Amino acid sequence: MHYQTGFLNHFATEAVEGALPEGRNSPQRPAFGLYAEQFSTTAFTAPRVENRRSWLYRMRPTTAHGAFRPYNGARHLAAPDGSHTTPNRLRWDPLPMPESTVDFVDGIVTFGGNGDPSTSGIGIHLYAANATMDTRAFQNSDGEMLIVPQEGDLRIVTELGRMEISPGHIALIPAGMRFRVEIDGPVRGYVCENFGAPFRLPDLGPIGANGLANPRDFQTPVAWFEDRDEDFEIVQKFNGKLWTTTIDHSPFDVVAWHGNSAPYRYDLARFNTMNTVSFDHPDPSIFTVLTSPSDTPGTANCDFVIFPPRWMVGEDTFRPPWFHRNVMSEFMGLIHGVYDAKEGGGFVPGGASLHNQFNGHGPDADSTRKAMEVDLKPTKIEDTLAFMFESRAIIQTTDFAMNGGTLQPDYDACWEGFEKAKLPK
Ligand SMILES: O=C(O)Cc1cc(O)ccc1O
Ligand SMILES: [Fe+2]
Repeated sequence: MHYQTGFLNHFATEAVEGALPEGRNSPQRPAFGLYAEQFSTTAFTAPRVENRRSWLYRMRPTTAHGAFRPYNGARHLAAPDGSHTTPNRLRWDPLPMPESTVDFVDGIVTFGGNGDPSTSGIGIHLYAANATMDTRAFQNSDGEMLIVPQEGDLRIVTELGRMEISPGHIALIPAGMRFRVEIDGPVRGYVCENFGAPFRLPDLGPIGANGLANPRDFQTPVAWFEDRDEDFEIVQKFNGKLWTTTIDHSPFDVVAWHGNSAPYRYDLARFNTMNTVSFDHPDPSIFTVLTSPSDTPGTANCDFVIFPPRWMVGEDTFRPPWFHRNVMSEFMGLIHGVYDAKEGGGFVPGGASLHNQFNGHGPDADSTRKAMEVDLKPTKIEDTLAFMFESRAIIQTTDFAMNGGTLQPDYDACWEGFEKAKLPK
């Protein structure tokens, strides 16, 4: 598979020579009888630096379809209704792999979210699937989808081209874009669905012009299409619910495109991690890969943050994450290895945790004891990759999250047994 590089570049690509118009977007007769379609993921009048749109040249207009009807698959994809929201710290075991045949769409399980699809907020989902998609495509009209695989490779076919991702990579599918997920075996992972401002790279402030996720490491597919005249199901998520319709050809019939609203992938191993070289554990915002800002400066609708392998060198420092109460709500997942705040076990690859607004969390008793006793030589935290979806709004949980069978009953117990401080008499 081939890629174009750079974050939010204005790309131009054609799968057939001569398919991409030169010098204009909508010529009277595009080459070969293709149809021009503008795909807008920001308002026309969004400021230039925010503006995202692409021009697609396709074999048939997207408009050629009948009415969408309610879709009854994906039984655990849900919009949280607030009835299960809790201040309690929550932790989940991984989703079991499905026993029946389940593809990526039907394998999506919503754990939580906030806001609403027509303004801002996020949806938090896990997926577990074992079947590939062929004559089926998914369109999420509610938000862009940040896919974080934990187990198994995904080949993601989108209207703008194909990309492959393995655990340790992420992929981003713009809101409204059709895609299918091809797999060769069981897969599992996480999805952050973003209803707010599209994810972008964070400002670097005093860090300077380089560092964290560098723009050139983001990869966008080149144009790719298939010419298939057979029935394809389009499943659409719209206002929290799923809808379905059938068209008589493949939706992946875009022969050429140009623009800056496009899918991309990123290898998290490329993240240029910053940390202290003196003392103290810096705020985890230094590990932000992508951010969806809200209208309050510095207060994100969603930050996507990772905890990658890194050197720990802080002197006279409690090195793991400190104890914390946070106005922002924190949902975490683990791709592989051990997370340095949870050395006592229980936070396992494929599992998840939630620390909602202002509820105390931090290192478990085991990690705390070790971190206070350890000889502070430089050490490398290796073979680990955890991440966080951090949001300004309380994360509401779903019925599945609370009653679906993976919630651990005893998470609070990991913070038992701290010795009381002894004050001088
Ligand atoms: O483990 C967590 O919950 C996330 C987290 C990480 C960190 O480095 C500092 C604080 C914090 O809450
Ligand atoms: Fe925190």
